[in-house]
This record gives sequence, structure tokens and C-alpha cells, in this order.
Amino acid sequence: MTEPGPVSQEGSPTVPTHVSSDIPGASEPTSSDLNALPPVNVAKQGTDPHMVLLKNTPKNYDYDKLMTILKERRITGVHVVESRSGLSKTLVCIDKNTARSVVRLVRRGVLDSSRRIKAQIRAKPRHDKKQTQNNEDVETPISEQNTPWWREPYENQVESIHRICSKHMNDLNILLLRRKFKGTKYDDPNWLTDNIHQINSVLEVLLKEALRQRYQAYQEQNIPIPRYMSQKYPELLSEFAGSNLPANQALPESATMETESGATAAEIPDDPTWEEKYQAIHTQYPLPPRINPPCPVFPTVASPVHTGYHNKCSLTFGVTPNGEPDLGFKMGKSNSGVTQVDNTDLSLLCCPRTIQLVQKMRDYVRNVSPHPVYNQVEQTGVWRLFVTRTQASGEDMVIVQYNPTNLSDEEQQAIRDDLKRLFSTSVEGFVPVTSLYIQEPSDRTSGISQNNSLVLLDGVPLIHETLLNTQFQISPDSIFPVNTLGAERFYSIVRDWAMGKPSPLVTSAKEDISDSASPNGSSDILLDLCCGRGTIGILMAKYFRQVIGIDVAPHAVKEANSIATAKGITNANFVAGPIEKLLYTQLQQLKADGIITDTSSVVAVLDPPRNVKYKMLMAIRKIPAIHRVIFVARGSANSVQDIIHLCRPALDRTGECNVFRCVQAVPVDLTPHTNACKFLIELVRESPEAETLDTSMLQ
Ligand SMILES: C[S@@+](CC[C@H](N)C(=O)[O-])C[C@H]1O[C@@H](n2cnc3c(N)ncnc32)[C@H](O)[C@@H]1O
Repeated sequence: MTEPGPVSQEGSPTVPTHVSSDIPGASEPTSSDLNALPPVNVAKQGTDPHMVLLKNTPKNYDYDKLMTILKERRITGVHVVESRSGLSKTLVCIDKNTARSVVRLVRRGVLDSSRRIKAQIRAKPRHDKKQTQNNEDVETPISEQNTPWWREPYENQVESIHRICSKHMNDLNILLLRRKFKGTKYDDPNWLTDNIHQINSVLEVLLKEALRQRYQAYQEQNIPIPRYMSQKYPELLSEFAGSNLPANQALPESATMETESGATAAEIPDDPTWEEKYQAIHTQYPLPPRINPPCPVFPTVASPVHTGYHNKCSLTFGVTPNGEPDLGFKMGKSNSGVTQVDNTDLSLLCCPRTIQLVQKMRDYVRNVSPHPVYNQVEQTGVWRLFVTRTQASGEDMVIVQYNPTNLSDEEQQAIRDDLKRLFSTSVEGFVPVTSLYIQEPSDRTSGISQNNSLVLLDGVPLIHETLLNTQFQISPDSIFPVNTLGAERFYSIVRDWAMGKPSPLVTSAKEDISDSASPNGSSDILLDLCCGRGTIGILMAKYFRQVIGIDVAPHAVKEANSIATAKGITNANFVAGPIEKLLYTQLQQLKADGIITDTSSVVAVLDPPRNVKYKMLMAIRKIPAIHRVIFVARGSANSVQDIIHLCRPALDRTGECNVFRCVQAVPVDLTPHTNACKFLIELVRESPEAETLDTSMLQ
């Protein structure tokens, strides 16, 4: 199977020089193509693969033919796996429904009229993989687990991220095409993957031809070239003008016509008949349909720091392979009996200050403390978790979690005294930490949580960090971006895109991210959806008339509101609850209050959790006032494909609004040496005409 083609800098697929117009007769996918099914089946995400075991198959059973039959019946997501001995074969299906369809067909005797073949469904066991993985975890160095790309030069890493994200956008495009071609024979991921360039090439040729005809008509009727043509297709225009067609005058700069629908008489003085002439030409030579080409995917915005960028490190107490007490990253899952930790490669993620704090704690646990480290399997021992927060502001925090069970009051007091001496006293040039906490958890949770009592042992209760000139307070359980300098780049792009401006970081990769956007009293409304503690809304409140943040977590919303109040922000309000329930009523309220008017434009920044809900996306889609969305995806296929619910064509149901179209995308790397990234995608609401696609030309 051919890869969805390379995405050029501008993001549109590179059009091959050889143009074939024989789409309907394009080669059918082979069974080996089907075996390499691309991960684009969004409807079936999250379901387990299922195996269909075939018994009593004759020796010459033609699996290739079976695959072709399945394909003809639009059953995709199936591939044949041969046993190691080569004696039997199994059909692995993408989900249970596919497996059922396969079984029905086989039982009906599609290939073997004797109906001797028996087909049975087995869910593919997942636990085997998990078990193997856990065993492997203990073997694999922590650098490979946490920072699998550490061997690659950083320039290669950012290129890989860009390549992966571009591929996801191409797969999204194929999904969208499938929706558009639903019910036709082109509703097939393999066919589309193989032929997408041909489709694009054909449309390119048709577009060029229509533009040429329009150009000729403008010439013949002696009317100026409309600006849509001179701005959008300057190369074509000079080609037309330079070849057999005489050059024509473009519209004067003062004319404001931008759309292909023609200029109004008011916009272009002198000749009121131009409008009619344009309309007539455009009706006679319509442009071919757009098939949502992938939007530009700009090169990855790199993290300014490549090592030691994690401002929060959670390290577990455990043992080294030699059995010595230590603290580091856990080597596997404790529920599978793993107690080993590794800290050999801390410097990739943790800054020198964190390493200094870890060193102090390790020396103490090994050489001074009478207590053993906690064993999560047996739930015995004392030392559990060591968390550091080291901010770019220079302030830092240490939180030590230990198990108080079986410790006398005196022993607990001794621990507290020791920790104070360790981290809050300046001995031998050591700078005391800004804030020192302990936590004695009453349950088995391993992280630092609000449910467990946190006690401030020394220093100040909160530390501070500045993001884009705005100071935030950080408590022990605050959720805050782990890479402050990288996050500044990320939020500055979100800000610029939300304001409808190009971001200097994206367009020209400038280093300068100073607060270039000036407060403009914009009349726009910003929706900070999945706002968490409101970082986006708070950072951007000064650029919008009103900010509404919604998050399902009440404590995060409470924090967002108190930060806003503390900062004197009066035009931001954060509400707790699910977006799918609150969004509509919140906007209705703004309308009732006169804050949203018919001319207001509403932009939403959606920073969803890993499992974004379909209902959440539909709520956004169904509110026409939301005209732009900045979607914060991750660099995974699933995350990008979530936006299909915003982009797919409308269903034949009332209440569906026009779809969104991706206009630009950029990966932002906040976690060097890992394959994770933030992937920002800007979507705008399509005009109603853009939604219709004349598929007849491809039948
Ligand atoms: C990635 S975090 C958001 C981070 C935040 N935007 C920031 O910049 O710090 C995802 C958030 O989505 C929220 N969330 C999950 N499901 C939700 C829903 N149905 N409605 C509203 N918020 C939801 C979670 O509570 C979580 O705070």
C-alpha cells in the first residue's frame, strides 16, 4: 500500500506530475493491501480485535479470494494471520461486529458450498501482551521507557514529530473522504489511500481548466480579473497571461471583492453590469468541488530546552537491581510485583537542582534513616514518593510521601525533623527549598492527591511561576505544564490563533514570544473548553471581551475563578460541569445578557482529555455562533481523528450545522526525547455551499 503522500510545507499533498483521469477504473486493492489496513477506522476505535478461527478448511482454501469477497461487501479491517507452523490460518478482525459479519459469510458458504467450514469467534487475549510488557519493563532501561527517542539528535526528533502529525492529517482526510463517498464504491480506506493523489490531481486539473475558461471569459467581456483569482492563483494567472491569452487588468487595490461570487456594484465603481457578468461567468464555469485537502501542517515548534525540562518529577522509593534502597522512576507496574526503580538517566528529564535534591534524599534513606522503603506489593515499609517542583522562577518545592502505619509519634516527629534538616537548612552551600511538604496517605493511592492530608513542614505554602508575563501560584497538587519554556511557546500560538492572527513562532519560527499581541478591546468571545484551572482563559482574557471556561472538575474550576479574581480579571467566568450539558445554556445566557450579539464571533479553544467525548464535539458543532475552534490534539492518530465529528458532512437530521474545516495545524514539542507532543489544529466553520460535494463525477 502506498503511503499517503508527502505533505509539502504548505500542507497540501504533493501532486504527482503524471496525472491520470481514470479514477473509476483505478486498480483494485489486493489482499496484501488489505492486510496492511491503515489505522483510520474511527467508528471502531476502542473496541477489541477479535479472531475468527476457521476449522475444516480444505488445503486449497483461497484466502485471497475470501478477502476480495469481504472487500466487495465492504467488510474491511480483516487480515489473515498464518500460524507459526503454517498449517492453519486465522482471520483477525478489527472488532466484534466485523468478526460476526465474517462468520456469517463463511457459514453461508461463500467460498465452500459444502459448508463444511466452521467459523468461531475468539476475543483476542490482551492480558498476554500486558504481562509480557510488564516483564519487559523491568528489563528495559528507564531511558528507553520514558524517553525512547533519546539517542536521536533533537533536530531528527522534531522532524519525526512533524512527519507523524502530517500522516495523521492525511489519514483524517481519507476518513473524511470516506464519509463524503459513503454509499459509493469509493468508501474504502485502501482505495482512497492508494488513489488520493489521483483524486487530488484530477480535481487540480479540473480546477485549472475552469479557471482558464473563466479567465478567457473575463478577457472576452473586458472586465477586470477578480481578486480571488489574482490572490489565490497567481501562478496560474501569469501562466494564462503569458501563454495564448492576453494579459488583463487585475482589480484595483481599493476594490474589496474577495469571493468568487462576484463583486457588488458598490465595491467596483463605474460599471454596475460587472456584477451580473461575473455571476454569469461563474455559473457557466463552476469550480470543481473541494475535497478537504489536508490543511498546512507547519514544521514542529521545538522546545527551547531539550534536557532537564521537567519542572515536576515524581520519583518512587524502591530498590536497585542489587536490592539497595533508592528512589527513581518505577521500572514496571507495582500491581505486577515490580519494586525496582532506576535513576541512571535522570538528567534527560530532571534539572540539576532536582538531581541534587534526589541525591540528598537517597543518601539519607541509604545511610541515615532507620526505616525501609515502602513495598507497594506487600504494603510495608515507610518511604513512598518523592516529588520535586523546580520552577523557572527559581522557586522550588519538595513533597515527601511516607507511610505512617506502624510508626510511633516519636518516630514520625524524628522523620519530620530529619526532613527539615535535610531540605530547609543551608549547610555546605545548599540552598534551602522554598516550600517543604510531607504527606501521610491514608490509602493506597501513589500520587500526590488532595484527598490525602498535605502538611507544610517548612517554607511558604505556594510557589510561583510566570507564563507569558502572567504569574501563577503553584500548590503541591496543582496541574501545571511540566515544561514552562515550551508551554510559553504553546500558549503563545494558541493566543495568536485564537485572536485570528498568524503566530510568529509558526510562520517564521522567530524566538520572540513576547507579548506582541496588543490588547485591542476585541469584541470576540473566547470559550476555554476543558479549561482545567483556566490557564488559557486567564492568559487570554485581556484580548477578548468575555471569556467563559468550562470544565467538569469542580476543584479546578474553583481554582480558575480564584486565580482570575486574584488577578483582577473581571471578564472571565469559569463554570463547573460537562461541556455537553453547559455549553448551550452558557451561550444563551451571554446572549440574554447582551454580551453576545448577532455580529459577535465566538472562538473556542478545546483542550480535551485523552478520551474526548463525542457529545462534547457535537455540542460545539451544533452551536453556529462558534465559528472557529482551536483544537489541542496529541500526536496520536486517535486524537487527531476525534475531530472527524466536527468536520464530517452533516447527517440528514435537523439541528445539524455546517461543518468545520481544518485550516492550519502545527505540532508543538513540550516533551523532548518522547514521541508525545501537542498538536494544534485550527478549524473554521464552512460556508453552507462548501458542504456539498458532487460525487457523481467520481461514480
Ligand atoms: C488536558 S486537560 C485541560 C488542561 C487545561 N486546558 C490547561 O491548559 O491547563 C483536560 C480537562 O478536560 C476536563 N474534562 C474532561 N471531560 C470533560 C467534559 N465532558 N466536560 C468538561 N470538561 C471535561 C478535565 O477535567 C481536564 O481538566
